[in-house]
Order: sequence, then structure tokens, then C-alpha cells
Amino acid sequence: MDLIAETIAAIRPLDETAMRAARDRHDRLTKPRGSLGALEELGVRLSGVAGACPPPLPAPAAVAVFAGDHGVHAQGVTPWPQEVTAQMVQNFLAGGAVVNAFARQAGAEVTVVDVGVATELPPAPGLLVRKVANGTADITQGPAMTADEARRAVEVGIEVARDLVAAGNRCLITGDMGIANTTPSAALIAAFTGRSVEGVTGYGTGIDDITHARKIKVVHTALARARTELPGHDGSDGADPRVASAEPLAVLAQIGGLEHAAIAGFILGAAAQGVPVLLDGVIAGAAALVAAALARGARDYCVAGHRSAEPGHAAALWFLELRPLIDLEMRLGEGTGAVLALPIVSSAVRVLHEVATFDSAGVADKDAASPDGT
Ligand SMILES: O=C(O)c1ccc[n+]([C@@H]2O[C@H](COP(=O)([O-])O)[C@@H](O)[C@H]2O)c1
Ligand SMILES: Cc1cc2nc[nH]c2cc1C
Repeated sequence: MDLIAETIAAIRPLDETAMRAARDRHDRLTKPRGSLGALEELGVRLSGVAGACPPPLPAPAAVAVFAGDHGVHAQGVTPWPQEVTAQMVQNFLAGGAVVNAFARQAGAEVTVVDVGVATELPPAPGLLVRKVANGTADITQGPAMTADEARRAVEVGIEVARDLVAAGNRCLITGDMGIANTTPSAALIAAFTGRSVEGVTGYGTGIDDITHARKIKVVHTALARARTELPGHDGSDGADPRVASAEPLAVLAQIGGLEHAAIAGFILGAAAQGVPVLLDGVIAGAAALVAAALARGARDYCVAGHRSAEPGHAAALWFLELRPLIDLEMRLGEGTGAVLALPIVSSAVRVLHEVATFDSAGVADKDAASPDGT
């Protein structure tokens, strides 16, 4: 079996016994039942992920920033020069980016993975050079990657997840860097969710209305071109989630990015090892759609760190039925929204470890069964 198939086969359903134990424990802790809202369900799900209640704290935690470039940059979908991808990689390595500041605050380690930056990067501590290609091809003109490149990039993500867990990490966090990558993100999200291109294509790093209109056309063109190359297409340029879910790797190769592929693998790798994966913004959302189409169970291991301002992100989270922990209208990427949510995940777990029960604290529980069982 190849690495992707092996990884998918290793993903187990959430442990129902541990989840029942977590629900039961929540109901005995010194708080009105349900008063921690969505944090309670998060603690329950993390128990299911770990197969234990309480689950381990999400520490140490590691953020992997997958970097890649995009041929579609040539279509004028972003005002930023492509070289900014490589320049920001150097900034991550020097510890000067927002994700570094947030990671220091949250106590997470940052690793940068070059899975497809267009230029050669000098070796540096904290940089994993796993370059599959020097960027993708322009998705309006042809497939972003070959089928082999897409598979190799997914495998890179699986291997990075495996190595980070082997190093002792108990929570993996997605990050991305790639000028123009909100364009393939929109294409993937339209393809996998069936939402309209107009509904999922946003302003990325911050573009004007003319560029936004062009970006929408570019996404339509890419989808229409891709669909003529995919099995089961009906000749329209509308997205058809049936096609995407049947052939996720083929769709990824047609309209995705190398960092999307690697993040999809990273999610599969985390799930296969029973470790939660904290998702960042729209790029991670698009990648999670690919991972969930490859292995529906992978979705259960994902925690949506935040909701990005990019509209396609809300569509991806809706499709995956994931509720974001934070909504601060951020749209930076790098893993920033996910790292910011790490203390919330830790708190959800700490409740199950540390909060006293009504019994142990001698607090009266209005819902407790009376001694005669009534
Ligand atoms: O995470 C997000 O939701 C997000 C939203 C908008 C932009 N970004 C980041 O900005 C870059 C892509 O933006 P753009 O406009 O060049 O497509 C890329 O490096 C992403 O990490 C990230
Ligand atoms: C400066 C800059 C920083 C980023 N971080 C993630 N995407 C980015 C895009 C730009 C342009």
C-alpha cells in the first residue's frame, strides 16, 4: 500500500466510550450543565480523538507553515510580488512574523516547510526543504500540478505530521504562506462545496474591486478548464461537488496548490496518529475539504481555530460542519488564527482534568438524583 492509502486506512472513528465518559464528566463538574457551551463539545471531541477522558493537554504544540508559489499569480489576482513568499519564509525563520509572535505567546514551535517555493532557499534551522516543484503552473492554462506532484506534496504533509508527532507534539497546527494562494483556495472550495464562485472568492491580502472581478473570472476559467479534464464533467463551468468528492486528488492536481496538498496530507497524518489538528484560515479550510473527501473521518480530528474574513472559509467550515473558535476578521494566514486559538483548546481540556465535581467539592447539584433514585 502507498503512504496515502496507508494513512487513510489508519484513521479510526472517534472513540465513543471516551466521548461518553467526557459528557458524563462534564455533567458532574461544578458548573451548570452545558454552561461552557461549545467548549464542552470540544472537550468531548478531543476525548474521542485521544481515546481517553480526560484527553492529553495539546502540548507541546507545533505549527507547520507550508510555503508554495502559484502560477496563477501571472493573471494579476494579487497586488503582491511572488518573491514575497520566499521573503516571508526568511522572516518566519528569523522569528519576525506575526505567527512567530503568536507562537511565542502560545508556547508553540514553528517549523517552515518549503513544499513549492519558486526559488531556491538556503538551508536554515527551522526550515524543512521538501520542494516538490518550483511553484504550480497557471490553473487557467492547465493543471496546477501533475498527479505525481500532487501525491508527493500530500505525502510531504503526512511525513511532516508523522515527524512532529514522533518528536512528542500532541497538537498540530496548520500554517501557510503563498502569494496568490487565495485564488486556488476559492477554486477548491467552489469545487468541493458546490457554492458559487462569486460566493467564495474574496479580497485575499486586500485587492481593489477591479482585481476582485478579475479574480472571479480567473476562478471560473480555471474550474471550466479543469472540468473538461476530469471524469464525470457535464461541460458546464459550474462546480460539481460530486466530481470533487469522487476524485479529490485529481481535482487538487487540477486547481490546487502545493501547500494545499501538503496541508491535506498534514491533516490526514495527524488524524492517522490520533492527534488533533488545529486549522487556520481559508487555505487550511480548502485543504481540509480535500482531506475530508479522501477520508471523511479526518474531519473529526480537525478543530477550526478561527474564521477568516475570506468568504470561502465560512463556506468550507459550513460544509465540514466545523465551528470556528475565534472570529476576529483576521485574514493573514501563516497559522496565526489557529495559534491564537490554542489556549482555548488547552482550556477545554483543562476543564476535564482540573475542575472539581459536585461530589468532591461538596457543592449541591440541583440535578443530582436523590439517594432513593428519584
Ligand atoms: O488565512 C486566510 O484566510 C488568508 C486570507 C487572505 C490572505 N491570506 C494570506 O495571504 C496570501 C494570499 O493572499 P493573495 O491575496 O495573494 O491570494 C497567503 O500568503 C495567505 O497566507 C490568508
Ligand atoms: C506581508 C505578507 C505576509 C503574509 N503572511 C501570510 N501571507 C502574507 C502575505 C503578505 C503580503
